[in-house]
Amino acid sequence: MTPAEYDDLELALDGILDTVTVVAAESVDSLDVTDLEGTPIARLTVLAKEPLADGRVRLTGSVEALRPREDGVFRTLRRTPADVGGGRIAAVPVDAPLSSTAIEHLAGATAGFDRVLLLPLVGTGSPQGISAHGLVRATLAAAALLPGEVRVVPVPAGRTIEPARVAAAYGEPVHVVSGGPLPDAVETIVQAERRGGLVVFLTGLSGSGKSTIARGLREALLERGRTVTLLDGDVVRRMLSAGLGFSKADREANIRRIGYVAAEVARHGGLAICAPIAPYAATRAEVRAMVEEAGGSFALVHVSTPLEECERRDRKGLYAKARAGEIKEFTGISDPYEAPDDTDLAIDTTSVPIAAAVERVLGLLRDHGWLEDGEGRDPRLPGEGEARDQG
Ligand SMILES: Nc1ncnc2c1ncn2[C@@H]1O[C@H](COP(=O)(O)OS(=O)(=O)O)[C@@H](OP(=O)(O)O)[C@H]1O
Ligand SMILES: Nc1ncnc2c1ncn2[C@@H]1O[C@H](COP(=O)(O)OP(=O)(O)O)[C@@H](O)[C@H]1O
Repeated sequence: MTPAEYDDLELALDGILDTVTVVAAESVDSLDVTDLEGTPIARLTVLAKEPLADGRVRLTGSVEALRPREDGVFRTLRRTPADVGGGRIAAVPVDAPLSSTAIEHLAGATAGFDRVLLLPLVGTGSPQGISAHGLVRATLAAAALLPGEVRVVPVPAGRTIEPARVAAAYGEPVHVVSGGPLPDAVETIVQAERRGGLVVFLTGLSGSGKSTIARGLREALLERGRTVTLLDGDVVRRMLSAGLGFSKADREANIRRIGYVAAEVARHGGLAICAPIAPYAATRAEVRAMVEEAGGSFALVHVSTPLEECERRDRKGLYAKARAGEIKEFTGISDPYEAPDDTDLAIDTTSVPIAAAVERVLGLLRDHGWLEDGEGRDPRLPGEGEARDQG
């Protein structure tokens, strides 16, 4: 099941949706849905079937829970519509932190109701620009500023269902006005979220200068008292990706592993620098998605030094071997390199000295709010040196 199908399943189990639709390999009358670990969580009783062109079948049916669900964002706050009690309920779908204006408007619009439910929408693809947990925490902070009985009930609704439909299952829908500054308590939570991690991903041919720039960058950051995780080609291939070769599948596996680790670093607000060739655009896009899913920013740097220059350098003598046919599937010679068209920065080290290349990437870090404007090298250190020292 896709994450969005899981959302729908959760919504159906909570009674917000009547049916769930899944795509199955074959036509069946009943289907046990498992979680990611393979434990059955719900049974789908099929009510309608629709064969697809690729031989699979679209099954629509009702669901019943096979066991209590334990995971999910702020599970302890979750309530089904049947659990929220009687009376006149104002149900407010929330997909972004509530502003002072929105809170003021809600205070007026919900006067006269017995209870207000703020429903942070935390399904796949929602919210945007803040984590699901961040949205719930921001909504709890906003709830404290509203008069009357206010409850926060997260709902696993993503982009596939209308917010008003979710709200209607819980009570009388009340919409949120957008815009305006955030109250201090909400702003504090949003700001803490913005200090998300950053992944700087250098891609380019062998010998283009990725490792050299990555090492210079690490040094510059350490000198500024920052911490950094460097996922450089050699170390990665020895530690994370031992046993992998250079086929398309192996290169993809290598990049996914790097992306996974980098995303975990970003999840904790850290900085990861990656420096693999990463020849395939689709795999680079997967890494970007993994990092963003973990709440981090992703900066793609193309070290665009042309093949002729890389080959002229031939530091490890690999190009000569590749030309002689001694190394098969060598990037740029006998294997593809898909130049990126989604870069934040391109550096051709034929014409850009190492220190200047590092300085350009530091500029990118400033753009991402990772370094303060003018944040220079530790002034207590002796020997003002190269261009990169100047902020
Ligand atoms: N067939 C083939 N193609 C390209 N490169 C090869 C190959 N065989 C070995 N090497 C050496 O491995 C380094 C590239 O590894 P990466 O992990 O960065 O490659 S990839 O991103 O998985 O494509 C690369 O190192 P760098 O020069 O640091 O890029 C090469 O030295
Ligand atoms: N401006 C530059 N930036 C980076 N590397 C450069 C530059 N000028 C020359 N080089 C040399 O090019 C080679 C690049 O190798 P490396 O950094 O290992 O590349 P990659 O990691 O992309 O394979 C090194 O020998 C480095 O000294």
